[in-house]
Amino acid sequence: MTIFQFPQDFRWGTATASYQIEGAAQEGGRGVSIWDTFARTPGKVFNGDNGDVACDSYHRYEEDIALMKKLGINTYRFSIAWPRIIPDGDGEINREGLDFYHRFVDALLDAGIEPFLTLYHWDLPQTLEDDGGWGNRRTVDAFVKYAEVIFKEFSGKINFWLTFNEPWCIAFLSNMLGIHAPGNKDVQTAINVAHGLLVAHGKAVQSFRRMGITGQIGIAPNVCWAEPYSKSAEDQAACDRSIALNTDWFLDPIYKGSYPQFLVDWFAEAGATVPIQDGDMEIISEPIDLLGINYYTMGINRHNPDAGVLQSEEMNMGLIKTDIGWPVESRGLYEFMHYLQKYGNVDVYITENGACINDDLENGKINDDRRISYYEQHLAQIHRIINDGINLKGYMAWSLMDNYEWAEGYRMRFGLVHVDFRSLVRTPKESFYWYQSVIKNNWLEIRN
Ligand SMILES: CCOCCOc1ccc(-c2cn(C[C@@H]3NC[C@@H](O)[C@H]3O)nn2)cc1
Repeated sequence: MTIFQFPQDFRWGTATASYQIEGAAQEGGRGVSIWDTFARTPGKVFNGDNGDVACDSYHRYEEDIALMKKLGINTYRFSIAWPRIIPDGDGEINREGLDFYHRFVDALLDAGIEPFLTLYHWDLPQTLEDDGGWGNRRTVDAFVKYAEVIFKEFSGKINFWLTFNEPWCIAFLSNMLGIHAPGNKDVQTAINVAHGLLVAHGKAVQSFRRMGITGQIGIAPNVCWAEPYSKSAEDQAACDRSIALNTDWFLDPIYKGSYPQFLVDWFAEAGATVPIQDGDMEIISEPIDLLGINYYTMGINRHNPDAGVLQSEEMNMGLIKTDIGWPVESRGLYEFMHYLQKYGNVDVYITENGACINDDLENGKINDDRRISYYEQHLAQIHRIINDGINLKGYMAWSLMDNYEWAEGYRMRFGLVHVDFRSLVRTPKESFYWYQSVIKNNWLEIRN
């Protein structure tokens, strides 16, 4: 038996997002989001699943918070649905939407749980997408207006703020690969979206500073760690491109005030350029306080001219996989956190990490041993990372409960709590009780 003790002030939490859990899609004055539209587009989402009901957390959030208290977390990451606050994107403010989130945040605080807010977790108001989305500066300005409304309303209640969740998914998964909403398949569009959201991020941080809002603000990129299939320079370069498009493409502008030139040149070869306007890079590089890092898996990649615009192909190495098909390899988290040090020893929170394990109820229990094993491996890496002196300050498991896993609908389950999507009954899984013990002890016991 090995015991890993965590720092006394280490934050333990879970994470969710508005569209994935709230439901009540036509209630409370909420407007239409791009995910409402995408989910109703035939062939885009498994089984045609949508977020109309989801986990019904809009109505059941007190039950969810009771589960969080039982779990023992001190931090809960969630997102606010922009379409609940400004239903048409940049027009009238919906007071009913603000009141809902005040009730929710107050209930979290009453439970002794620190709110950790994501302003944008993919549910863009459809009216803005109809007018060009993140590639149109109207959307950038609309985001700043929305962010300033939330800053003003929740300053003093919320102390941890993220502007965007997984900018690579927002830009490239959703606008180059077409797998997520709005489903574009165009590299220039994706680059325009990436730049627009970066400008929106920078302007929001400038507002945050100017308005004197409490707490710390940052952004949450998702990680794509990759190692070369062979020792060839070509395969290493293919890995460098994959890693950089998820990380450097966003963090270089923020921390260095410029895009990674090798990737700018690579996209130029493909006929795509970054639409930089005067002053943009200064805005984007407004200093931030923290980073959220979302890690799930890593790849072994090789150069392949036929493998999309990056020409980087992930190889199937026969590793154990989760039920969504992602290899279980915690080593990538350790390697990535050291890679991240090139931006300095910045405060980092793991804002998402978890396993898709689609176990079902058996005699009223879910014996998700594979999820426990995944968490054991990844928390052991977290301990190594902290021991190496890296400022890793907290960990939020994805996810508190099974929820709407985007294009996979409800078939892919990441929760510590099982949700029956017909009855909406919540049932803690064995991994819930395992995580509860880790939090209570503030240490990890590894079964040798
Ligand atoms: C066949 C080609 O495939 C290209 C990669 O396609 C994907 C799909 C999905 C993801 C993905 C999903 N998640 C989990 C979410 N993170 C945010 C939170 O909302 C979770 O639900 N992270 N990454 C990545 C890549």
